[in-house]
Amino acid sequence: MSFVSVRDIFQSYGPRPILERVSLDVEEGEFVSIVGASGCGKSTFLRLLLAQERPTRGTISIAGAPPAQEPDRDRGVVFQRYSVFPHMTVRGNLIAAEEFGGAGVIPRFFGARRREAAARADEVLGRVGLAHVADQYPAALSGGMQQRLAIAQALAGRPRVLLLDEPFGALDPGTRLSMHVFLQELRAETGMTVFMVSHDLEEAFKLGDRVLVFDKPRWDPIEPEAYGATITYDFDARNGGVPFQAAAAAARALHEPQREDDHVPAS
Ligand SMILES: Nc1ncnc2c1ncn2[C@@H]1O[C@H](COP(=O)(O)OP(=O)(O)OP(=O)(O)O)[C@@H](O)[C@H]1O
Repeated sequence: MSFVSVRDIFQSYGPRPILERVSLDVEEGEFVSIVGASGCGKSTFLRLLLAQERPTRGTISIAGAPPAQEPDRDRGVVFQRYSVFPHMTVRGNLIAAEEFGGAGVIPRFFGARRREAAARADEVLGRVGLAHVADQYPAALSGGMQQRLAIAQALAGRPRVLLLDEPFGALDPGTRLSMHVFLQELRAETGMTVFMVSHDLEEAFKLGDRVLVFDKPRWDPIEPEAYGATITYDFDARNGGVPFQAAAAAARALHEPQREDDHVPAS
């Protein structure tokens, strides 16, 4: 079984279908970008992976088990505007994230445990290039630095899966580019499996191994909300953007026996 397995998911809010027949297999270490029209259910899909919601129908498994419902260290999450705790220092934010698996409230570690947590926080801050501001408060950081802190918080529990919902949407183009480099390095270093929702196609193809497009395969102009969205394309972004299905079909064709009349004799 694949590392992340999504089987025939349906999700409705009341009578309104949002997602329908979503199935997906993702190997450990893959970077999956998710794009699609506003409101088509991309964030809903991430919430299902996070087990913040249960699907109306269908099953999800991560590493062979359903995603845990309580906050859990296997999955880290970063939203477009992450609320870091303004009253805590950068280091304090990371310690809180470790104590509460990312859902932090008030630090609980004391004595030796706190010192150990502080040492781990400093290691993560070093990795994301924020060691020099460990004692400062978030208000003193730039947008890119705050977003790096948010990613560092998600990483504090050493998650196997990182879920990013438009993580760079609020950043200026220059900061965005440096965050791309940062995320690529981090990924190479940790081998994490990443799901990233983005509205920027270029970013989706640049960072992703695969680019999933969520869209409505059925559309009723009289009743636009009658049907939900599903994965309509699964592009292999590793291969210069050749659609995943086309690449799979080409691979199959290569293994099929050649017919006699396919052979063109050299003149
Ligand atoms: N808890 C909820 N109850 C009812 N409707 C909801 C709930 N959460 C989301 N929705 C609706 O489900 C639809 C899909 O929302 P979702 O946030 O998943 O879309 P999205 O593709 O991430 O959109 P965007 O790109 O604009 O962020 C939206 O129409 C939204 O209003």
